Amino acid sequence: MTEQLNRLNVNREAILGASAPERTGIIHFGLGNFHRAHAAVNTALAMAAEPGDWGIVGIANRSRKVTSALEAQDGLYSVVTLDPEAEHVDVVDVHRRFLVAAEDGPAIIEAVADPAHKIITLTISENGYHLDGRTGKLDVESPDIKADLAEGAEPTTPLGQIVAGLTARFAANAAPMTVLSCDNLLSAGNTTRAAVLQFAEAAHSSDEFLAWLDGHVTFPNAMVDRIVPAPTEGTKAEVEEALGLHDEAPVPAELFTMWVIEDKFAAGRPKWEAAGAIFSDEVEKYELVKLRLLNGGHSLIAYLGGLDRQETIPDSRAQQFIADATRQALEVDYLPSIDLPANFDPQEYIDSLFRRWSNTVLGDKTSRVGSDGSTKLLQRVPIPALTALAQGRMPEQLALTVSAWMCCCIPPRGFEPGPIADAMIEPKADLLKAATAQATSVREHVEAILDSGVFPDDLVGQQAFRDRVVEYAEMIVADGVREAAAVALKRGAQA
Ligand SMILES: NC(=O)c1ccc[n+]([C@@H]2O[C@H](COP(=O)([O-])OP(=O)(O)OC[C@H]3O[C@@H](n4cnc5c(N)ncnc54)[C@H](O)[C@@H]3O)[C@@H](O)[C@H]2O)c1
Ligand SMILES: O=P(O)(O)OC[C@@H](O)[C@@H](O)[C@H](O)[C@H](O)CO
Repeated sequence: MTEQLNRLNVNREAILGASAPERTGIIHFGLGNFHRAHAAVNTALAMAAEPGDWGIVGIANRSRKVTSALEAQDGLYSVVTLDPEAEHVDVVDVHRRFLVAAEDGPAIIEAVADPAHKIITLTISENGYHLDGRTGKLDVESPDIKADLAEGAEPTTPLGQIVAGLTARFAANAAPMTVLSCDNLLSAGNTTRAAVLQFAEAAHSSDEFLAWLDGHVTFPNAMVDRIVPAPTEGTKAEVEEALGLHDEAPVPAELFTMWVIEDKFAAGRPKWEAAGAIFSDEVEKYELVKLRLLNGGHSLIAYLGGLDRQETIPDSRAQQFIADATRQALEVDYLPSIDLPANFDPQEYIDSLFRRWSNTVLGDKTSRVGSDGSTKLLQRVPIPALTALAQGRMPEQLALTVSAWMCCCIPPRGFEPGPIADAMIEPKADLLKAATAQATSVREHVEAILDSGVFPDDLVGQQAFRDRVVEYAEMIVADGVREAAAVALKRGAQA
């Protein structure tokens, strides 16, 4: 891509991160689409404003598909901004080295130990943290974590490699470091810190190392936001048309972008504020607003849309019954559970979400948003549901969200949710299929899922909520998703 850019005489100053140095200061785990359109873009822009040694080492999890494509393009790739009123293509130049977690363990550990590296960023999906649905703590029984903890094992999970790398760093130079989660997690920094500490304790780390970790490695909370769908052949065609060159690893993204970060960096950071990032003491409030209103609403749109055979989020959101259910979910079930940031206008935010979800040019897929449901809903549903129940109110739309997820991703026997739901990936599918194998009715099926450990016991123990989830699943199976949503809407309006 570099040669092609030179041949085309594209102005290199126009490349985001044109002033990025050869030296790397950031290690990124999870070289997926979101990182490439969010933190990487922010880092490139930050360095254009204030040069610094903040090149990125990008780590993919298992596949060499993205790393090979990027290596062949000298780390360059395009971000295609898709907005009804503003479409443009930027080339990003900030990655300097690529590794694959499943194959390059020793090099990754060496990179984490290297004091030149000051920040680890993560977009490994909610699933990559291996949290136990019941307790919210690291699930040391999950097969990947168990394998990493085995005597003499070479770790392959991000948590295992981070702990091994930090252990080597402590021994070699004890230079401070920051671990910054950019995933859609509740209190992302605190949650990551707890998982890293729990892994280190389970790995029998020394007290000296644990004390150093506690005092010298920081885990800022952060709220991340930009809708980034998976690229398609159409994304490559957009680049061909705009730049006249072939990019094997472009990323599509909406125009909107937001990053609110707690300014708690142990060893410095890029000037991300120059790229528009906000440093704030109210990060956890922003996280809740985003996780519950945007992501919680998104999940409901995806599961109702999946059952209604709508291929994209804008097509789903355009169905009146889905728009009505989603607005009620946000206003009645989610909003009362959030302590809002100062000067924050929730109605304006909700209206902006409906505009973003209507982006037909972006065409985000229903199946992308509906994938990984068990790990995503855990971050979004339980606390608001428990808050409503404690106030004596049934969170109708949250119960409907859970029922619709089950019907899409672990459908009761004999129920065909259709091709859109079939395309949703459920990481706990095997466990949940085994849990429901003996079920002879929709009630037994739903209860087996609720009792399988995907949600906390305090929610699962609420009989009225259990009954509602069963009831909506029975309605979806017997009468269809539109009928179930109509009943939930009517009940929610009476609350
Ligand atoms: N795409 C978005 O719109 C968006 C917006 C905000 C936040 N996010 C966050 O970013 C995450 C990734 O989204 P994406 O669009 O990049 O998805 P993606 O599918 O393109 O990438 C997911 C990345 O996570 C890695 N991963 C998945 N499971 C893992 C595991 N068990 N262990 C280690 N690594 C694992 C994958 O290898 C890949 O690098 C989301 O789950 C979310 O937390 C995404
Ligand atoms: O990325 P996930 O898997 O946590 O959730 C799916 C979508 O809700 C999410 O990707 C949004 O597009 C994103 O969070 C917007 O910032």
